[in-house]
Parts: sequence; C-alpha cells; structure tokens
Amino acid sequence: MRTAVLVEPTEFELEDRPRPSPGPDEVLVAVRDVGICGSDVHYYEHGRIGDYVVEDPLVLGHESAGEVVEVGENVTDHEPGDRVALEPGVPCRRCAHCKRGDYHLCESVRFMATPPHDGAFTEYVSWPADFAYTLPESVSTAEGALCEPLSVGIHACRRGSVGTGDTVLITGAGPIGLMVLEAARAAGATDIILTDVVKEKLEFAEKRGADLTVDVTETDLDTAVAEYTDGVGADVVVEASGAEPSIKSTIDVVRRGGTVVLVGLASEAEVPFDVLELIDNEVDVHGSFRYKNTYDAAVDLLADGEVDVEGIIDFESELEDIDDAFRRSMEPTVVKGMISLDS
Ligand SMILES: NC(=O)c1ccc[n+]([C@@H]2O[C@H](COP(=O)([O-])OP(=O)(O)OC[C@H]3O[C@@H](n4cnc5c(N)ncnc54)[C@H](O)[C@@H]3O)[C@@H](O)[C@H]2O)c1
Ligand SMILES: C[C@@H](O)[C@H](N)C(=O)O
Repeated sequence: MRTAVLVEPTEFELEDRPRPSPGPDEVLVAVRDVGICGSDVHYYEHGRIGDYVVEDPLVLGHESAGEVVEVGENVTDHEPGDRVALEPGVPCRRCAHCKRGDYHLCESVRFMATPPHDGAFTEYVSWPADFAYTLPESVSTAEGALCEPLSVGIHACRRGSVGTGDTVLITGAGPIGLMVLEAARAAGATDIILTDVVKEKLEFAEKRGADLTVDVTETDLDTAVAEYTDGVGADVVVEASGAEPSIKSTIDVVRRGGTVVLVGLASEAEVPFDVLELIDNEVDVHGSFRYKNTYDAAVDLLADGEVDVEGIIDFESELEDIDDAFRRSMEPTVVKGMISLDS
C-alpha cells in the first residue's frame, strides 16, 4: 500500500508497505480522507513537538475516515462497506485514568502520528473497532475525518460548561478556534467573539457566524469585550491560539465567576497569570487535552446539520502531492488542507 513517510523534517518519501491484517477486535479501513493538522505541520517542519521527537521515519495524519474492507473475528458491529471515522487515540483501558473514564489522559495511549506511533497518510489502517464510528449516509468521509478537530472543540466547550445563552470568547481563529465556534453554537452559546492577528482569518470567522471579531493587532481586546458585554465580560473564554499575549489576556476578559479553558499550546510552558485576580474574581481555569467520548456527539451533530466542518477546507490533494499540500498548509491564511485517497 502507498504510504507517505516523514523521513526527515520537510521530507516525505512515498513507500510501498505491506497491507496490515486486522487483529481479532480490529477493522481494516481503506483510508479516504485525512486532514492536515497543525501538529502534523509542526512535525514536518521541526521534527518534534516538545518532548515528542521524530527519531524514526513516521507516518503523519490523525484526522481520518474511510471505508471498512475487512473485520476481525470478534467484530460484530461493523461490516465491510461501512464508512467510519477513526478516533486516533487508543488508550490502554487498564490504568487508573482509563478506569476512571478519563481515557484521554491514559499515559500509555497510542495516538496516531505521535512518535513512535504511525498515522493515517496511507492506504489502509487496521484499528480497534470500538474506535471506529459509523458514518450515516448524509455524512461524508471528509466530515468524518474532521470529527477529530471538532472533538477538540466539543471537549473544550464541555470543559467550560458552555451553555444556553452564554457569551463565549474564542482567541485564535484557526481550525481549532473555528471548531470551538461550531461546538459552542451547538451547545447554545448566543454570542460568540473570535480574535486573531490575521485579517483573512477574522473575515472567515465572521462568514462562519461569529457575532464579533477582534483583530488584536489593532483593537484593545479588553475594551472590545467590555463594550460588547456591557462591562460584564465573557462567560467562557476558550484560548485556541497558543500565543502568550492571548493566554495572558484571558483572565482580563472573562467575567467574574466565569471560566477560562486553555486549549492552545504555548511555546513556553510558563505564562505568568495574576493569581490575585483569579482568586478575587473566582475564575475557573481548565486545561483541555484532546477529548473523550466526543465522536458519537460529533457524528450526530454532523448528521443533524447542527455544525459545519467541510466549510473550513481550503484544498484537497492526493497522497502523491503531500509535500506540496504541507507547504500550502504553512501559509498563514490557509485553515485546512486535506489528503484524499481513492484506493
Ligand atoms: N489541547 C489540545 O488538545 C489541542 C488539540 C489541538 C490543537 N491544540 C493547540 O491549539 C492551538 C490552535 O490549533 P490550530 O490548529 O487552530 O492552530 P493554528 O496555528 O492554525 O491557529 C492559531 C490561530 O491563532 C492566531 N493567533 C496567533 N496569535 C494570536 C493572538 N495573539 N491572538 C489571537 N489569535 C492569535 C493565528 O493567526 C491562527 O489563526 C495550537 O496551539 C495547537 O497546538 C491543542
Ligand atoms: C488532539 C490532536 O488534534 C492534537 N494535534 C494532538 O496531537 O494532541
């Protein structure tokens, strides 16, 4: 099977690898669509993300969906022909975190495209059947692949307990910020503000339904939020840029008693926070790491037409053109590139 392998930073090689056989509890999936995520681009450019270092050739891609072509002997809930979205992180199922239900915090998780685990820029993936979610007729495999960033958005909104009538401020209008926008709207938020430093990103966010956008290179965010909320502040702030000034600004724009959800990964681990302000305003600050139990919700939201994910796709490329697709994905105005396979 054709497989795109990152052999060095900025260098893919197209290899012919043996097609895997599904284990007893697995499905073999012919991959149809794979999104290019910011973390894929980071591994492509730098060969590492923090402590995760690409030491051996690695297959990137963790936003994937395709068609089941074979099932393992114990699999009863999938059959060849099913179209499925693949949840990329498979936990050990035995540790304290898994047993508590926090399987996304499992320290032995096997997460696609995170060294040393291969991802989905390949023709076939064999994957645990219970981490493959059947897509109804009305949901495309491209949408199935984008259940992954949508899941990040759903989990962030759950962490922030976003609810009916809330004002939600999302900092960063990249794919994650835009998926938080979708999830927040679906959760009942009525006023959604997005910030960014790139005009085109903000124009796009506005087209996708943001009630207010703020270019933080031109406009003071505190003033804009205070004006919009009559001086109260946002009920929930979801930080989705990873930019230090943006992380710092979250506690200034959240309302007293509100919630800050940190999703974006800062390049420096330490970002100073005014803890007195946090205490005085009784602000809840939550980290949000990947997701758990979101795929069923993501598929249902797509089937019901409650969210749009396909609209963030800028371009689709073939596996053979993966180098070019990654280079395009590095342009600041590009939101989402996809690799489509028709094996
Ligand atoms: N916690 C998790 O589980 C998780 C999952 C996926 C992604 N992430 C992280 O979330 C962040 C967003 O992911 P993405 O794929 O959308 O990234 P991205 O880089 O595509 O988007 C980030 C956006 O933030 C904007 N930005 C930069 N500086 C800003 C500032 N000062 N104020 C407001 N906006 C600013 C950028 O212009 C860009 O549009 C990244 O840090 C990523 O690593 C975290
Ligand atoms: C969650 C996923 O989208 C993220 N890029 C990660 O590797 O954790």
